[in-house]
Amino acid sequence: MNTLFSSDVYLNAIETHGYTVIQNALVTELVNDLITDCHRINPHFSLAGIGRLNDLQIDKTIRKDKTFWFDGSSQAQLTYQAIMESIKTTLNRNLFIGLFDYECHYAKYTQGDFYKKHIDAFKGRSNRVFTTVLYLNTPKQGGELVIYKPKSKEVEIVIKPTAGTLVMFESERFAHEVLPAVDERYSIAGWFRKNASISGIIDPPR
Ligand SMILES: O=C(O)CCC(=O)C(=O)O
Ligand SMILES: [Fe+2]
Repeated sequence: MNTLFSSDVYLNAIETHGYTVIQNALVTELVNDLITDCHRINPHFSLAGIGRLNDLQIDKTIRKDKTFWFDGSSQAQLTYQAIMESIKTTLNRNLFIGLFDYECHYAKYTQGDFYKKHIDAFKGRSNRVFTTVLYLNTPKQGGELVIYKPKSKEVEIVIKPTAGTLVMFESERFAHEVLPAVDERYSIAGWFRKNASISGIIDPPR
């Protein structure tokens, strides 16, 4: 097994609070393989956009991280995706929601990079149901994830990124932001999605 947590823990937290923070979610070896993979594809990281497909814009005042969408080119990526598939099945069985796929990318924040307060579910195409963030390293300073209370300016929780910590929250409910990084910060941000097919065309990933 590559995971170190039981589904009861996160199901309960998600049902009660809409989010969960699981420390040491994955075995260290897999976290190490994922960070090695990040270093392998390092030259291919690119400035992240906002919005989907044709709406995609790059706005450095909103976010400055660099991303790389999973392309299945390493065993570590495949293993991570398989773990997320099994979490998806568990969420569907227990919360009776029809999640149909999972998309994710590596993200790299270097000194000064941030992601201002935002909501992950896209306007008019709000098919992202759950956001997941797995941290791959433990920056000494900076890059905290701030999650706000639903429909409020009050902070719900501040999460200090630590290698192996997995955060999951309801995408439409929680605005959140990444405070400016001081040390380099690596993570995998991902989304469980519902099918938002419009006139018979299945909404493509990304
Ligand atoms: O890295 C994080 O802590 C959150 C990233 C995020 O909000 C996003 O990529 O949408
Ligand atoms: Fe986000």
